[in-house]
Amino acid sequence: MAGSGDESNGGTTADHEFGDAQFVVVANRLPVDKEVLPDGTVNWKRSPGGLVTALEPILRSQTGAWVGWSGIADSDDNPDIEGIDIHAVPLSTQEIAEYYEGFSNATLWPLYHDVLVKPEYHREWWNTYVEVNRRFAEKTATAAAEGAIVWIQDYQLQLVPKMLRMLRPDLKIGFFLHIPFPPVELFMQLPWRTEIVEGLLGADLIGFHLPGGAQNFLFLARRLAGQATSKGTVGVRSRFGVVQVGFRTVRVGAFPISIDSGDLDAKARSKDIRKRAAELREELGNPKTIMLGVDRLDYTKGIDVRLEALSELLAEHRIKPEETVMIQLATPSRERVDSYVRMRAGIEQLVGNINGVYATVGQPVVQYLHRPVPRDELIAFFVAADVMLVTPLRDGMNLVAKEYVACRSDLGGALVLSEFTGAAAELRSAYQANPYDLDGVKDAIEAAVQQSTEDGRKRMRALRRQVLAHDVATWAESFLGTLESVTETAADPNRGVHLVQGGTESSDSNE
Ligand SMILES: O=P(O)(O)OC[C@H]1O[C@H](O[C@H]2O[C@H](CO)[C@@H](O)[C@H](O)[C@H]2O)[C@H](O)[C@@H](O)[C@@H]1O
Ligand SMILES: Cc1cn([C@@H]2O[C@H](COP(=O)(O)OP(=O)(O)O)[C@@H](O)[C@H]2O)c(=O)[nH]c1=O
Repeated sequence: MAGSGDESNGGTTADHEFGDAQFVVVANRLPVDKEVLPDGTVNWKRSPGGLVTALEPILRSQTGAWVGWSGIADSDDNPDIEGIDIHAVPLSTQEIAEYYEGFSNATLWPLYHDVLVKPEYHREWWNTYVEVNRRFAEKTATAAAEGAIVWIQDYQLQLVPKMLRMLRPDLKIGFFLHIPFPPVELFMQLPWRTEIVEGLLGADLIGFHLPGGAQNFLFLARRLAGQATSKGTVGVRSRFGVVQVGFRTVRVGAFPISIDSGDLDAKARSKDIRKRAAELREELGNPKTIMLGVDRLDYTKGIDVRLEALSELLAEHRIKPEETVMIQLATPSRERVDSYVRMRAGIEQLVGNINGVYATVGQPVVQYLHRPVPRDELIAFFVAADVMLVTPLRDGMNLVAKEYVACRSDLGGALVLSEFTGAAAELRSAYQANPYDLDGVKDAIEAAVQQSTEDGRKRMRALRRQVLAHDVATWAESFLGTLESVTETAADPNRGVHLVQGGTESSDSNE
């Protein structure tokens, strides 16, 4: 066992035990969630969200360790997962309330997503966030072998890079943020803004989905941490920014995440999935148009936007209720956070209103499932859907949009996509719309419903070219390749980058 002191499993540095994992992923969640059934039996099920979708195949292909939380209180069970050495970090009920539901999901999540709901700032939540981040850093320090690569994930763990570096200076540390990194004006609200920026600067490489996030961070590193940073624009998987932290050079880059597109493409072509897709269509009464939404039930996802658009299109007779079915699959998410409770009630009311006006007996217009849908069933839904509705008000990437495209080898279907997803930067041939412009969203949906076969095929071909060429392996290889190339030698290619001297926190100017 890592950190056990067993000679065959690692060893010790001067003041620290270390483990035997050469590659360690550190994420708030483990890839599986623990569930204790009423009869006491334990069940491990896939964790929600795109982070796990993306990282699970990477870790299976590399063999390494995964440090994370099991999703329930006070559990330090390490489930058996082939090819992945699990290191559970137990959290108490209070830590779940203050670190996960509180600071992570009622402070940072809304702050980083355009303040869609008001972030709450509580000192006790912050203190617990610091404490839990320390625990993750300590657990990682005991799992990682000497000189290992450690890849820390997401906003829940932004202090871990610095804490881990202090424990284990021998490690190569990468950090990736899966959600948007906000503009300076919003980030400056955070009472602990300097601590967060300094925490991230403990990494050797900091990755964002988009160049804009990387540039926001570079500006803040200069302003809040007073470090010298590069000035040029950051590219996609290229032209990395740098922050000079003493003798260390921290790289900052944009690495848009993706999916295992080849695997999904193959599954969607299989006979079983095609059969199931045809059955779904049949079960829905063979409507002319099946629309589909697939989301965690989160206020960032704009589920209300698409329902309101549908409602107005029906009222204006631009869409016929007898020809249309909309399926909304909504995985339960963060159900003890107030804003999520309120949002769920609002969505369910909208669904009820639409069906109240437009449904006939046995034929609802909107079919809403508030539960996770198994992977194969989801793929069948993607194959069956004529119009995929992805309308977030803000989203780091949105893997669902890419998954839909990967499943459409028949070149059928149409993707309606919010401009404010990370995916919009790559999926240019989608029907893109500004989710704050309801008329624009309605026009995009109507155009998608009415597209000609020829136009649809042309768009889908272009979308597929992008998604199949840039898969999750591209993402991981570009990030990890950059991290592995980090050397502090005179031959460092970034040595020549023009650096701008940092200011202080009290500086007023934006440049
Ligand atoms: O762990 P939860 O609180 O249940 O939330 C699930 C995950 O949601 C977020 O996903 C993000 O990552 C995706 C992959 O990069 C990206 O496509 C999406 O836009 C993001 O919202 C969150 O960032 C993860 O940490 C959570 O595990
Ligand atoms: C509703 C639903 C979704 N999934 C899978 O979850 C992820 C969602 O990833 P995305 O990047 O779009 O967004 P978040 O990370 O949640 O913010 C995607 O891989 C879906 O296929 C699922 O497996 N089952 C479900 O019911």
